[in-house]
Amino acid sequence: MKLHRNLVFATIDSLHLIFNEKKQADKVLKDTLKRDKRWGSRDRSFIAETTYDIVRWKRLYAEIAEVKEPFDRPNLFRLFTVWAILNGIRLPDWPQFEGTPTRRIKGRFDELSKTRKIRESIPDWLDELGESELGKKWDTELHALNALADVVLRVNTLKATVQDVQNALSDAEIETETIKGYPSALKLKERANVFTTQAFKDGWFEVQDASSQKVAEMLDPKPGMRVVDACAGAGGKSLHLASLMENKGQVVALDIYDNKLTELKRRARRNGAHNIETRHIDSTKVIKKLIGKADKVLIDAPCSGLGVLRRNPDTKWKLNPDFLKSVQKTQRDILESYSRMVKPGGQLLYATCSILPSENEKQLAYFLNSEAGKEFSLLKEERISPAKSGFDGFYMALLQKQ
Ligand SMILES: C[S@@+](CC[C@H](N)C(=O)[O-])C[C@H]1O[C@@H](n2cnc3c(N)ncnc32)[C@H](O)[C@@H]1O
Repeated sequence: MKLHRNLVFATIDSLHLIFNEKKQADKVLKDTLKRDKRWGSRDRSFIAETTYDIVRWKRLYAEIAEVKEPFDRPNLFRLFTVWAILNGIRLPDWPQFEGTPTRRIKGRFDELSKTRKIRESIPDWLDELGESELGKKWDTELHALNALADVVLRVNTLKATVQDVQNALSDAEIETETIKGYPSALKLKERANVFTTQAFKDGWFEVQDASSQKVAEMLDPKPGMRVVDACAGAGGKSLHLASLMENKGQVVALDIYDNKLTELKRRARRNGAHNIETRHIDSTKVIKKLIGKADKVLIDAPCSGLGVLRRNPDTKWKLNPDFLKSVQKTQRDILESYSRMVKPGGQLLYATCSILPSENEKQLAYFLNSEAGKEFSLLKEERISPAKSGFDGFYMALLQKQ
C-alpha cells in the first residue's frame, strides 16, 4: 500500500480532534470525509479505517511509541508510524518518518503484548472492572471487542424482501449473505458504503447489527398493539418494531433528547413506517399519561456501551467510573418508572448493549425485588457474547406483568 500525503494528513487531523479535543470519532470522520470531493471510496476507507484502528489501539501504540497525551503533531505521527510498521506498510521518504526505529517498534510490540491491558489497549480501571465482573470470560470478550465489526443490514420488510435487497445491492456490486437465525439480516461480504445506494435511499434496509435485531424480535409485537419504545433515540428499534407490526397499531417512541427523535422521524419517513408517534420526555407528565396503557414496553436502556466497542472504540477512552455509576442509577430509575406504562397482562423488555452483569442481570434482580417489580416475572433472558456470536454484545430480558 502506498501512503498518500493528503490522506495521512486527514487521518492525523482527525486523530487530533478525537484525542486532544475529545470529539466523537464518528462525527469527526463524517466531517473529515466531506473535506475533499475528489476522494474515492478507497481513500475514504483508508482515512476512516486507519483512524478507527489508531483509536482502538491508542494505549498499545502510545506505549510502543513512548508518547503521552495530549499528543502534539509529531507524536500523532509517531502513533501513525507504529500503525504503519505493525501493518507492514512501507514508509515513504517524508521528513515525518525520518529515523523511524522499525526494529525497536516491533520489539516493543512483542514485549508489551505480554500484558493484557496493554495488548488489548484498555484503561487499567476498565480491565480490572471487566475481570471482576466477568472473571475468566473477560479475556476472550475483550479480545473479541477489538475485532473489526461486520456491516450488517436489517431488511425493512415494509418495503422489500431479503431477496429484493440482495438483488439490488448485487446490481450495485455489493455482495451480501444471509445469517442463520436472523430472518431479516444481511451481512456484507466486503465492507462497502451502502448509504449511497438507491435501495438505502428508498428505505429498503437499515444498517443494524445482528444482535440489535434480536431485541424487537424478542419483544414480538403484534399488528394492532400499542408498543412504547421508551428510550428510542434515533429509532433503530422503533423502525424494526413498526415493520414487525406491519404498520398496524402504534409505536410510541420516547426519548429525553428531541434532536434524536427528529432524526427518528426522518428515518421513519424513508422507511415508510407510518405508525410511529414520537413524544419528547420533557416532564414526568409524558410517562404519567401512558401509565397502564401499553401492551408492550421496550427499555433499550442507556448503558456503558461496552458490548459495542468494536463499532465505537473511542468509548474505551471516554468511559469513566463516575459515568458508569450514574448510568446504572439511571437504569434503575428508568426500570422503576417506565415499567408502570405496561398494562396488566402486558410485557416489558429490558435491553442493553453492555456485557457487564452490573448493568444487566443485577439491575433486573434489583428491579424484580423492588415494589414496582413485584408484579413482574421473568419469561426469558438472553446474553449475546461478542466472542461466541461474532456480533455485538447485548443483554435482553423479557418480563410478564400479572
Ligand atoms: C441505547 S440508546 C437507544 C438506542 C435506540 N433504541 C436505537 O435502537 O437506535 C439509549 C437512549 O436512551 C436515551 N435516554 C437516556 N436517558 C433517558 C431517560 N431518562 N428516559 C428516556 N430515554 C433516555 C438516550 O438519549 C438514548 O437515545
